[in-house]
Amino acid sequence: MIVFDEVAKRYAGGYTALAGVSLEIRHGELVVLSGHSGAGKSTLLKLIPVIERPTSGRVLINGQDVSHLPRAAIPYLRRNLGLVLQESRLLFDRSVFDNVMLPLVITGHPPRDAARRVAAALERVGLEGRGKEMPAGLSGGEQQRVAIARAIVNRPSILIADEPTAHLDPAYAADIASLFRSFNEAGVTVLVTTHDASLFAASRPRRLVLAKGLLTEDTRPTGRLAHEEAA
Ligand SMILES: Nc1ncnc2c1ncn2[C@@H]1O[C@H](COP(=O)(O)OP(=O)(O)OP(=O)(O)O)[C@@H](O)[C@H]1O
Repeated sequence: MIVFDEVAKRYAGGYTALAGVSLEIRHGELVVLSGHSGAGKSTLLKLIPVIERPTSGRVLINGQDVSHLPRAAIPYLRRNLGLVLQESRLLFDRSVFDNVMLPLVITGHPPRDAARRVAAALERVGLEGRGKEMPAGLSGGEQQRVAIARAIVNRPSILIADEPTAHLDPAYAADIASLFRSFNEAGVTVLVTTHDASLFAASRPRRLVLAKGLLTEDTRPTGRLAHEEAA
């Protein structure tokens, strides 16, 4: 479970990206977060792996308050998170295989089992047998699949993706959206931002909308508002 408790985030320079967000995401939910450019979507995502920290309020992940998590504990938290963020670009001087292997190298995974996991992750995203290729030779959609394979290779229980369908042709974007749906159906909690929520509509996600740092909409697949269901 991910909990945002009255979370505000003000960046140096005084810009308020999040103005007080309270939210609970249950295990196994598929959540699509939308909102205009600058609404605070990326900021909200970055608070979960502690890339950013809230100015006030708390973020809890499976009961642990990560808002003040010591730096040394952050890698342990991230082992359980799959991240496809704007910053998490592929290494273009490394093969597809090596890109996906990276998180396992960082966590010191035994090499033999790591290789097996990389192969499984590539198969999971439809890139089986493509490990030896270099990212530059792949299409944008395929590169995004490599980034997703890298995010899931540690078998995280939570997958977080920032605009994973941006800059993709509609057909590729739809493929990526259905890939997230399949992870969710396998039990992974998925939180994804998009400018085009209709891409994920077939997955009947919970829909959140941010506007100027405030949550303005929270609709569960039933069509009911989250606070109505909780009541
Ligand atoms: N590191 C930073 N330092 C200062 N201001 C920042 C920083 N990161 C984001 N901001 C500002 O905070 C606001 C929210 O940014 P954020 O990236 O969270 O929005 P967003 O909804 O993800 O936008 P987009 O859809 O364009 O990616 C923006 O005005 C942005 O300029």
